[in-house]
Amino acid sequence: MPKPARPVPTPRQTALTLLNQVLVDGRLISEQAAQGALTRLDPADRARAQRLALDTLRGMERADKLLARHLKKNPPLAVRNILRLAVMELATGGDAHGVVNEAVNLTAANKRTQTMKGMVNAVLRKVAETAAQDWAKQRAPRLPRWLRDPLVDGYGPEEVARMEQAHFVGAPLDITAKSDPQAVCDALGGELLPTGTIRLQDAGQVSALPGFDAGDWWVQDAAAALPARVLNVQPGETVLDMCAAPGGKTMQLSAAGADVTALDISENRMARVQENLTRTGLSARLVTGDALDHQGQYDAILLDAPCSATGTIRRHPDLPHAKDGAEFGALIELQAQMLAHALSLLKPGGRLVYATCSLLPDEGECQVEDALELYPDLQIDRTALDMPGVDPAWQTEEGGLRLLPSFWRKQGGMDGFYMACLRKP
Ligand SMILES: C[S@@+](CC[C@H](N)C(=O)[O-])C[C@H]1O[C@@H](n2cnc3c(N)ncnc32)[C@H](O)[C@@H]1O
Repeated sequence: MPKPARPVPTPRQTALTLLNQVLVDGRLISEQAAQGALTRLDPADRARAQRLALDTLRGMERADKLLARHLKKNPPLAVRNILRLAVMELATGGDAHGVVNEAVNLTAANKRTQTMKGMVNAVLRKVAETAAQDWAKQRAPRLPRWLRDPLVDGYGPEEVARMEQAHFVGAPLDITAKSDPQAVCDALGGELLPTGTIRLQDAGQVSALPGFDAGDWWVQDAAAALPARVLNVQPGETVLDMCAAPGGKTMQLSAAGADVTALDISENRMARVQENLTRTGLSARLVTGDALDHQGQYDAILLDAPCSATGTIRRHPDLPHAKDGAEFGALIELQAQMLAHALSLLKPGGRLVYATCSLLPDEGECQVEDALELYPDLQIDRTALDMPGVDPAWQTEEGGLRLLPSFWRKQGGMDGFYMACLRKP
């Protein structure tokens, strides 16, 4: 007899698996998704599972505070995660009966946790009575100490609290148009931001939006769209996009008419660059390999270096829970090596934009300060940062641009980013 097919997991079961892997194994949700964690679900359930896991991680500190009032002792992590997911749902408008039932079923489904289903039921019923009010009274969840401490050193406690508020609120959907931002904005019914990005507050399924199939635009955070604008490439210029995948900035450079070489070390991620170029009808020469081995001479280089990605926590609230900062030292070293190599690939008179989606000055301001000290002929180009919508107050002492998630609060924030334009004499 053939084995009966395994039932497809529900979005809540899947969300729980995602949560457990983030909190036990330190695996990011994007990594889990890339390795097939969501493939058995249909697109709507996939989106719901991810949303449930991300919202639980965003509000975990609040959920733990609400639970602490009713728990005599801390249950094992697997049960705590069932409770956290349910508390988040109860506090944010979930149907109490359905949420509690499903949490009890999830607890009962596992031999190791089934004896705790009575406790889960009792605790959640108590939490449900005042969940929404209790939730709303809590502060925005704090970043873990390993990340909070260096940010407080760099920006002060008030700015960090504003960043934490922005992380808790999450992010809208930002879009870059291939050619005519106003036309794309009108077609999508969004808001055209002063830097040219189109912002949608409640987007739904991205691939179903007008102009997606036609390749008129791509998803790209407003801050992430700025490094390519700072580089300001001209038609026909030879440009190296040195860490290109998944290709948001490659598409900007190609749409501006440059002769683009897009390089990335990851074959899988490079496939995404190709997919994106095909959909948008744009072109670039694709090279899969280590940036440190690449040779050539270019008019302009964009180095969007691998980094801690701490500027993207609004969209990836799993990051502070999955990471502990241990690998950041190696990343900082790699960034310095890449910057040195990139400078050697620049023609005389050429320019380079160094960028990272990091909040940590060590990955931004300090890298550029070090480069300016190491190569005294190198010039920093502050005028490259004069762009519509970019506040001159965001410029840094050494001549770069520092963007934080707490900026543009009323419009819905932006990712944390750093960028600077360097010129070779
Ligand atoms: C911040 S992401 C780039 C995002 C991309 N610029 C965009 O806008 O879509 C950093 C990229 O660096 C790549 N990378 C990491 N180490 C590398 C290396 N030694 N050589 C080339 N690429 C590398 C990663 O695979 C990753 O795709």
